[in-house]
Amino acid sequence: MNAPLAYEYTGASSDAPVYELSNVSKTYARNSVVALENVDLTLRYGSFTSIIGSSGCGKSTLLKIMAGLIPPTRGRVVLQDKPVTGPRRDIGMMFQQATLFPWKTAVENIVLPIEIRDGKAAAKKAMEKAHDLLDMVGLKGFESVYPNELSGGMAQRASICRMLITEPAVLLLDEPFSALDELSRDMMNMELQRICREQDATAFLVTHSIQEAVILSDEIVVMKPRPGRIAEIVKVDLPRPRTLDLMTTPRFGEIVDHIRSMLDKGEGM
Ligand SMILES: Nc1ncnc2c1ncn2[C@@H]1O[C@H](COP(=O)(O)OP(=O)(O)OP(=O)(O)O)[C@@H](O)[C@H]1O
Repeated sequence: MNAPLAYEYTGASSDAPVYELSNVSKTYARNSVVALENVDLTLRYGSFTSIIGSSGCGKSTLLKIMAGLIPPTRGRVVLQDKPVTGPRRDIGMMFQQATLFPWKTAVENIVLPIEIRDGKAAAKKAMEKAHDLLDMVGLKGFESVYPNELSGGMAQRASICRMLITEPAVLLLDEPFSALDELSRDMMNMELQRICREQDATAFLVTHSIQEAVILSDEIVVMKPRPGRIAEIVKVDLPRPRTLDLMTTPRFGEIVDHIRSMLDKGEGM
């Protein structure tokens, strides 16, 4: 691409680091696959970071290590000044499929993390907040509805509420909208942006879509495979708040082309 990508950075984040990964490596003992090698990464407060790269380059492995679901073989993961050694309350996660329990209503699903953590009385207290969250994501009136009566997009909105009810410091998102059609996905991405801004959340998104990464992110981590390493961290200088019409601007196109060329020439494939 013509213009350099590392110009003055005007992202939404402050400078304070929230997540700090140093020298993180992961070898799966079962098959000796080196999934990650020497990953260094800092996420700053209020920033939105995406990770992109071909299938098998270690994106999900990195997310699971950050979430404390699996340990790294080497290296250090620190969140809010404390090493991550297992699942934590200050980490919120969201997956591809909305994993709502079918026998619970939308609002009951949302307070479930509180019920599991602090018991039924605390969950009852959290009902008001759950209603506010449903309102925020446009699901007012759907509180008592069961998941099978919600569309895919509505179910993912409810999943966002369930992730936010515990007020996590960071949101780890594993392709949360990939099962949705393109229109719903664009709308949900704009919704996600709004929620992140409102909550001052620090977000980390695994995606296969270059466009999605560029429209949402302050920084994009481009991975290369075998073993999974960081090829480049691309800073995105598009103004905020982002709107979908930014996707037609030359700058958006330049950044997309730059990332695609890295993936095409094998850096991320
Ligand atoms: N539990 C596991 N046991 C052994 N090997 C694994 C395990 N999980 C992942 N791997 C291997 O580690 C490498 C990285 O996998 P990972 O799922 O992290 O990649 P990914 O970039 O998320 O892929 P995708 O885009 O397809 O989800 C792959 O070679 C994969 O086969």
